[in-house]
Amino acid sequence: MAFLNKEIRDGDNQDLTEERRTATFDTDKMAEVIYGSEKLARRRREISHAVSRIPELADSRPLPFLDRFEKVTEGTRKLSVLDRHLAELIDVNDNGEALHLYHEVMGMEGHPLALHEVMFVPALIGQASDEQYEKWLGRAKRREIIGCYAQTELGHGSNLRKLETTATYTPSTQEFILHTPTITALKWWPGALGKSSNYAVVVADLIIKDKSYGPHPFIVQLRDEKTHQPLPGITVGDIGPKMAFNGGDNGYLGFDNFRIPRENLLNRHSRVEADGTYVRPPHAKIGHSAMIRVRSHMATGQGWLLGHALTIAIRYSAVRIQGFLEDKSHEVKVLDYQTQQHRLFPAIARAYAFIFCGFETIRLYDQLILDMNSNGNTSGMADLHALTSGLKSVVTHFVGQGIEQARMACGGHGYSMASYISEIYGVAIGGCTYEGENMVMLLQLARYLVKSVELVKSGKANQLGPMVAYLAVADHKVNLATGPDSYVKMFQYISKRQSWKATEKFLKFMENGDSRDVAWNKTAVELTRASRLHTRLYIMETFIRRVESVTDIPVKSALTDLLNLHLNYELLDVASYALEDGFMSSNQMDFIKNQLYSSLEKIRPNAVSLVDSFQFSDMQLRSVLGRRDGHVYQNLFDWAKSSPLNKTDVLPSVTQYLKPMMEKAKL
Ligand SMILES: CCCCCCCCCCCCCCCCCCCC(=O)SCCNC(=O)CCNC(=O)[C@H](O)C(C)(C)COP(=O)(O)OP(=O)(O)OC[C@H]1O[C@@H](n2cnc3c(N)ncnc32)[C@H](O)[C@@H]1OP(=O)(O)O
Ligand SMILES: Cc1cc2nc3c(=O)[nH]c(=O)nc-3n(C[C@H](O)[C@H](O)[C@H](O)COP(=O)(O)OP(=O)(O)OC[C@H]3O[C@@H](n4cnc5c(N)ncnc54)[C@H](O)[C@@H]3O)c2cc1C
Repeated sequence: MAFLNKEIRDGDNQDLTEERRTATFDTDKMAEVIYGSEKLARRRREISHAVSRIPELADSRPLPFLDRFEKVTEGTRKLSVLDRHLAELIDVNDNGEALHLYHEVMGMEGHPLALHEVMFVPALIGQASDEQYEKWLGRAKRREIIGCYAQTELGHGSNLRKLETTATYTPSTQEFILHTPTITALKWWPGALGKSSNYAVVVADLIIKDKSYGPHPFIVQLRDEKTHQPLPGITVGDIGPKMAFNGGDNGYLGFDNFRIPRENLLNRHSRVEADGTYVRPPHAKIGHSAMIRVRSHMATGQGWLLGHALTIAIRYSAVRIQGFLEDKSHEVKVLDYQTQQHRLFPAIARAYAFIFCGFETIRLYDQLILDMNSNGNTSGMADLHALTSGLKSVVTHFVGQGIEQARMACGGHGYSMASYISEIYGVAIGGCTYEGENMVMLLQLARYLVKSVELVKSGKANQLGPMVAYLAVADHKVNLATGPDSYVKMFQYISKRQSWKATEKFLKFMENGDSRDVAWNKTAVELTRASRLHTRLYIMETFIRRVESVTDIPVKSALTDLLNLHLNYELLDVASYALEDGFMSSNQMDFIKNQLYSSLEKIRPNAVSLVDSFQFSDMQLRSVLGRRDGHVYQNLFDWAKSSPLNKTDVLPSVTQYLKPMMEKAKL
């Protein structure tokens, strides 16, 4: 008999198989929606299968047992094996295939090429002139050189205008002199900088004839191409262990009057002529395009991280039997508890929603780069900056929360590194900080919202972009029973009210004599609330649009259940805003709650299949609890036995310290 869930195999844990038999949709078809195409979904499966047949690509030991030095070595080893097999495993020009292959083999703990692919090459693509492309891009793509993106400093990360590294132009030699004037000017944090990269895109304050022109990107050689030794004038090293990414070498970097040629300013958009004349870019923030790129990709990446944790937690919850419901002779799967479902199912909905939003922002980013490179058109930048600033903040925050709930949903075993959930958590919450600290980025979106409200107030609502058009729409009461549109209207009302209230408060402070900056700071919490609501509205609308466009009926139906759960959960979560002015009644709240509980029941039979549809292989999950076959207990025992502490029955530390202490107590 053919089952709709394609993960069923002989010999699997029976409880998990039972779950898979109840699937109402084809998990391969759901994977097509998750990955955007039939081809990519299929190629992912084929690539995972091909990788599983190359033993050298497997982790040599479970990663949690490795120390930092071993992790870095192991990552680099696998990278070199992967390099040999690349062309046979994937179409190297297909980003989706490459991304999957790297996630599968390299995992998420970092490796020497992570920033090369994620920021260095994209920075060249976005910022290098045609001549610079010719000189650097081919070499970078062939990986003759390995690069990173060195912007953040010990003293400044958020406020780029105050970066202290200087790049002073000297017309007589046509060179820039890179210099680190203080300890706080040291570059600090860039991934793969410490030990792996021999080149970097360095962001430094451009100075010409004693005048500062602000942060600009330069391509800089850091190490000798043969010996890999740092070049004279360069101080570079690793910044030490972190919450996660410990297979990666985030680094520090200092310059001692280090000279680079004039051609090394990435000059597609702005340049310095031989005599020191500065030619401005078409948009002041165009040098930030590598950051906008990562932010545009973060929602899908984070959605998949949440998907990892949920695959582990949901599968485990179907295998973990504990406690009773009606029948006191049989314990039940913990997945049957309403609290467990409420903990996990809304997060499944969010994971799907975030992935769909990410597809949209990636498309918008690609369009922006096309426009900028073909005709210098930067008109989409402000909108995309506002959108991705809000999205990265809201998504990373909820993903962190969702992963932590997944860990707790696994009880004690969730706390073991065998679950791997704490590693996923560490990686995911890095996203709350990198690419713009979340509060700082919410405030960037708030600038856009405030400006939009000001446009409406001054009678220029017709100038609003489509994403904020609702800020000008008249309020109306909504009957919640009429489907997704009514939820959107309700959310629009709440979001609009908050944006207006925050703007009015901000303007009032200024009317009363506060400067713009002080008034802004006094309103900042309210402003971030407006940004979050606006972003959650965007996520909701994108989710609705995506589900509407699905053609496979069983898949659409399962997604509609998830969407309904999401709509009710979201509205309940922000209900206090709607209760504040009586917009929503307590009867309506009860209605929404009941809808939510009935969504949990509807989703229950598909829960395992919804996470199976992410089609993460066991290699990719690296989790004993999340194993596809559900054989958790024997494998947990084997995993524990493989702990280095269990190599001997009596540890030297016991002989050396503990025994003498115990012996002494006996005397
Ligand atoms: C083939 C093989 C494939 C292999 C794949 C391998 C996969 C491996 C996977 C490994 C995964 C690893 C993932 C880890 C990745 C980690 C990467 C992390 C990298 C970094 O963190 S890089 C550093 C990031 N740093 C930041 O984000 C800094 C944050 N700060 C800023 O962005 C700015 O300073 C800030 C806060 C925006 C303020 O800028 P400022 O210049 O001060 O501007 P103002 O506030 O004054 O605003 C002025 C005006 O400008 C507008 N603005 C600002 N920024 C932008 C922008 N980017 N675009 C458009 N407009 C912008 C702003 O809105 C204001 O507009 P107004 O109209 O309001 O005046
Ligand atoms: C895993 C990881 C990888 C990274 N990789 C790279 C990389 O490859 N290259 C690179 O260049 N950098 C990298 N970074 C650095 C990262 O981009 C910065 O740490 C980040 O931009 C935050 O800046 P900050 O550290 O200066 O935080 P701070 O700005 O010092 O934040 C501290 C606190 O101050 C608050 N705050 C700051 N400014 C304001 C404001 N204007 N209004 C209100 N509150 C404010 C923040 O909200 C936060 O609560 C990485 C960081 C991490 C964690």
